[in-house]
Amino acid sequence: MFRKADPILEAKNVSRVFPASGGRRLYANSDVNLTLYRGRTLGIAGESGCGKSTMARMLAQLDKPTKGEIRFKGKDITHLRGEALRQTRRHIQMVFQDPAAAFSPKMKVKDILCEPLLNFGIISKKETEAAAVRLLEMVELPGDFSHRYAHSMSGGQRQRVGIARALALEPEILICDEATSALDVSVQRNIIDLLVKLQQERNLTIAFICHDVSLVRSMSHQIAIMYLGHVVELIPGKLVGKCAMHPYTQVLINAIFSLNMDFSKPIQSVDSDAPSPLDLPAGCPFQNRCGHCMKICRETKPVLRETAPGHQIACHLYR
Ligand SMILES: Nc1ncnc2c1ncn2[C@@H]1O[C@H](COP(=O)(O)OP(=O)(O)OP(=O)(O)O)[C@@H](O)[C@H]1O
Repeated sequence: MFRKADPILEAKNVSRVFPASGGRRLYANSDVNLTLYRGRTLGIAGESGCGKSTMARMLAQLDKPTKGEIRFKGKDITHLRGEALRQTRRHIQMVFQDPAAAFSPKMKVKDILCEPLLNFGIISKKETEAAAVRLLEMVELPGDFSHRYAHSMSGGQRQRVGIARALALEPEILICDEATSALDVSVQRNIIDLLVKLQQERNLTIAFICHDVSLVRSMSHQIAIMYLGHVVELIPGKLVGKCAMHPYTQVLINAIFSLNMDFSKPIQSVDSDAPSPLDLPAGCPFQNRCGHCMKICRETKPVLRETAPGHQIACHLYR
């Protein structure tokens, strides 16, 4: 069962529109509602181009919605600027896919890690060595890495440094955008184990954005499935292979879990945590659980309807 904690970061009816060729408008996100709960992980999955990174950037205050609100601990932070924005951002930090691209090749790890601490006046120059060693220990790297440069570390080690830098200011929220996607499978596992450990130690709230549902599932308390800029289903993490209802979610899952799960059976409760089957009205596109529904998704705005605690599904008839 997915148990809600305090909401800490919320996207409310958020849309992000970009100008496209021929004077058209591209809706990267359309009326998205998402809630991050304190100490929990929200996974965000979906195919390339569905709007995950755009959403991540808005949650991390690196981009502004065209419409809608971002709320942090209940306060609207959508339009913050200047010092107020800087102070809020320190609580919401981001880990990117390729930390090497974000690190200056001329900076030692020590300087990379301590830059945010110096910027906020939390430590003095004299204290950087000790602070760097402490941060390296937190991500299980030896202290002498503080004198290395980004190019002299493996991808996994660089990502550990990326996580340590993101956690330097002791944020409450970590937004991980494809943070493990560039790594080997075994290294991905290590980084996920590290994130889970840090979450438990610090009651950290995490948004884990990834195109790979199986990876998202391995660490998420709840998973939002995005399709063409919309959230089409929100599922308790461990139930994603068992009770996903939206046809698009099933397409994503079938691509991954086809070896050990039987999706030919009708969708129904498979354990005590699973929601009851939907009681869908006649004519609802989800009665016909097939690819046709996706066409409908392109043309209409899905509205999420709660079917069980932590489980919502987009239904086009509920507006
Ligand atoms: N700055 C921008 N200007 C114009 N269009 C953009 C911009 N940023 C993103 N887009 C478009 O918005 C849509 C969503 O992009 P986004 O990067 O959020 O998708 P994504 O799900 O994160 O994809 P990926 O997994 O490949 O990173 C895409 O069609 C993309 O081309």
